Amino acid sequence: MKKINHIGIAVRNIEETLPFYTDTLGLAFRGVDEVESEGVKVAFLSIGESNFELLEPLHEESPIAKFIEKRGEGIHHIALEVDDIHARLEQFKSEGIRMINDQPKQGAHDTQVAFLHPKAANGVLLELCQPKQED
Ligand SMILES: CC[C@@H](C(=O)O)C(=O)SCCNC(=O)CCNC(=O)[C@H](O)C(C)(C)COP(=O)(O)OP(=O)(O)OC[C@H]1O[C@@H](n2cnc3c(N)ncnc32)[C@H](O)[C@@H]1OP(=O)(O)O
Ligand SMILES: [Co+2]
Repeated sequence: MKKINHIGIAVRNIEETLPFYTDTLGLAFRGVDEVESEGVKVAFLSIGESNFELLEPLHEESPIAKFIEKRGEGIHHIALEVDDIHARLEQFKSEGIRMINDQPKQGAHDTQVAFLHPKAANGVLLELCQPKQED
């Protein structure tokens, strides 16, 4: 595991939330992306070598919409950056770790991601995240 790539925070509305993170906390805004397959719009704000990922639901079937409905806004997941997501998934499978995804899928900003089930990590939703390799 290399570092915490980002902490995902579920919010109802990114536009209304951003000024707190940019103006009040003074974090650098890195842009917005939409990941249709996850039903989310995301905004990245960097903090040191890591980021906050604000997640706004695009529709009611989005996991973020369900999360906010059940728990309200707040910390949704922690993303751990890895060098080789396939190797990590193989390792977890062989150890019988409960996964949500057994294959990587498209994440924000050209990353490959996969989720462990919260029951596997003491009630914390963990994302594995492999950034695009630089040439
Ligand atoms: C933008 C792309 C990508 C990136 O590049 O960074 C992302 O971050 S995408 C983020 C959005 N996508 C996901 O979250 C995908 C993975 N999530 C899921 O598959 C589901 O949300 C879930 C975690 C399996 C929950 O599914 P759901 O159908 O809502 O089931 P329950 O509500 O019944 O939950 C089961 C169980 O798990 C607990 N739970 C749910 N969400 C979380 C959470 N975020 N953190 C911790 N625990 C969580 C929930 O409380 C239930 O527990 P019990 O009540 O004890 O059974
Ligand atoms: Co994420």
